[in-house]
Amino acid sequence: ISSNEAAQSITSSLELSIQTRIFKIIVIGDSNVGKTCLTFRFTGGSFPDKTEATIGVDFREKAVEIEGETIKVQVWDTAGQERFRKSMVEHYYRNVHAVVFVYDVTKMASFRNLQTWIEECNGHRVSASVPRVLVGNKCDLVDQIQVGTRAKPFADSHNMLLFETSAKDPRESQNVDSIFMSLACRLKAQKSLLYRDVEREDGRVRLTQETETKSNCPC
Ligand SMILES: Nc1nc2c(ncn2[C@@H]2O[C@H](COP(=O)(O)OP(=O)(O)OP(=O)(O)O)[C@@H](O)[C@H]2O)c(=O)[nH]1
Ligand SMILES: [Mg+2]
Repeated sequence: ISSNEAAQSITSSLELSIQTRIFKIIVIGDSNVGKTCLTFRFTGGSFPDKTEATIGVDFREKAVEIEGETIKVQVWDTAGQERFRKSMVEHYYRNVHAVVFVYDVTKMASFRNLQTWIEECNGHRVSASVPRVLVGNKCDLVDQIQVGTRAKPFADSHNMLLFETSAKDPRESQNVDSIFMSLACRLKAQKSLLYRDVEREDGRVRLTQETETKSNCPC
């Protein structure tokens, strides 16, 4: 093939790799609230039989399609236990695109501790434009619920959407998906912002910013 053709093929593969955007979403909250189960439900489609406390971080990825664009949602399932997370905290927050805070609806302490998790997040210079959502997990344990109506005003006051759900109950799986899909939709809408990030990482890459007509996000 001619050098021109070679150059063209390099250009198109470069464009492809840029166009497959990766959204980094971190999942934060006390140990045992179900962060691993929620991320597994979204990326693997089922509830794990058995989990162990996460050490450091587990990455799980899922490719999703939004309005014809394939996006890789990279979920960082973080450790809730201090001793398993302390060396990793800087990595969690670096270049994060969205944050999911999780508490256990049957455990008041996990709800109260949200304040500390939010402060940790703010302390790592996570910009206000990074979307954050709140998830109350284990709603299947209906007779053990401790955190009830107070979750909504808390979420509102922090400008977060609230999802009350269960990683365990298969009837809730769509609701679990919608946590991550709603974030992916919001991030997709911040297109220019993410393309600028790509440009910064590699000075040679120049992307013309699409002036798309305002799209109808399905979420
Ligand atoms: N009933 C019920 N149990 C759940 C649910 N989600 C998680 N669990 C259970 O809660 C326990 C902890 O779940 P994990 O997902 O490992 O918790 P984690 O937040 O990842 O904990 P760390 O990794 O230590 O931070 C496990 O025994 C799960 O089976 C749920 O929706 N309902
Ligand atoms: Mg875990």
